[in-house]
Amino acid sequence: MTQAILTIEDYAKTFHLHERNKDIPSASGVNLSVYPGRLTALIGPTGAGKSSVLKGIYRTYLPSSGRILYRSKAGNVIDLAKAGEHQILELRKQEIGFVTQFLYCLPRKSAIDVVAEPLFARGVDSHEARGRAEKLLAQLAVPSHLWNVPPATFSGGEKQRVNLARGLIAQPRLLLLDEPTASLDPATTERVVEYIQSLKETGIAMLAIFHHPDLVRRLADEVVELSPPIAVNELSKD
Ligand SMILES: Nc1ncnc2c1ncn2[C@@H]1O[C@H](COP(=O)(O)OP(=O)(O)OP(=O)(O)O)[C@@H](O)[C@H]1O
Repeated sequence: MTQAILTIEDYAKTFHLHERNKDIPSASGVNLSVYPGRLTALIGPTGAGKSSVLKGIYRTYLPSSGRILYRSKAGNVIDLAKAGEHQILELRKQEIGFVTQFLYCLPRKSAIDVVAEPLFARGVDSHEARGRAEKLLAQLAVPSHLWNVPPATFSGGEKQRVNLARGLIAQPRLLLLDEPTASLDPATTERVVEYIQSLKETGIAMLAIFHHPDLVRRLADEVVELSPPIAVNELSKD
């Protein structure tokens, strides 16, 4: 098999609630690999720490321990758990994409510009960027009368498709997907499944959270199951 683009070794994240002097473990003992052109599915019960793993990789959360080894386009191995902020921001701009569960965007920005944003950030010409955004919105079945409207008033499924389009447009080397088909109807889910399959053919490495076993069966090349972490306070009760 080809070399992994991402290898996580013994990742853990614990939140410390200062006001209550309490530790909340959100993930622990996580080991996994993600390969170019393949999809690793992250599964497990609610609260097992699946989103916390993706957020640790994207560095929304600073990991508490473990290594997150990312092989960059330039061929360097970078420990994302330790990399500096500037390097992380550069990797987000150029190489690592994250489709979160919810769409966060400025209130007055049109759907096209929200989707084209990652291309603007990479310096792509605005006409070309908007053209690519339109193509992707059409592919994901977002009705064209919505393209120039800010997504704030869109339905949950429409917002999610805009979010997906934004995450996919720059074709990152590593794509993190947090339940990409939640709140989509069956026909749109099918389009997204086909799109993810086509992304594999372009060599993108994906780490995705899915709740539906059928999606795992259809899309995953590797499956990693997480169990809820046990709080140290709980252990010390025995
Ligand atoms: N910012 C935070 N502060 C405190 N606790 C957090 C924070 N983020 C996550 N947690 C806790 O970490 C645990 C794991 O949460 P996480 O969202 O990663 O689980 P998940 O497996 O993705 O769950 P789900 O399938 O329900 O989305 C939960 O108990 C959650 O309350």
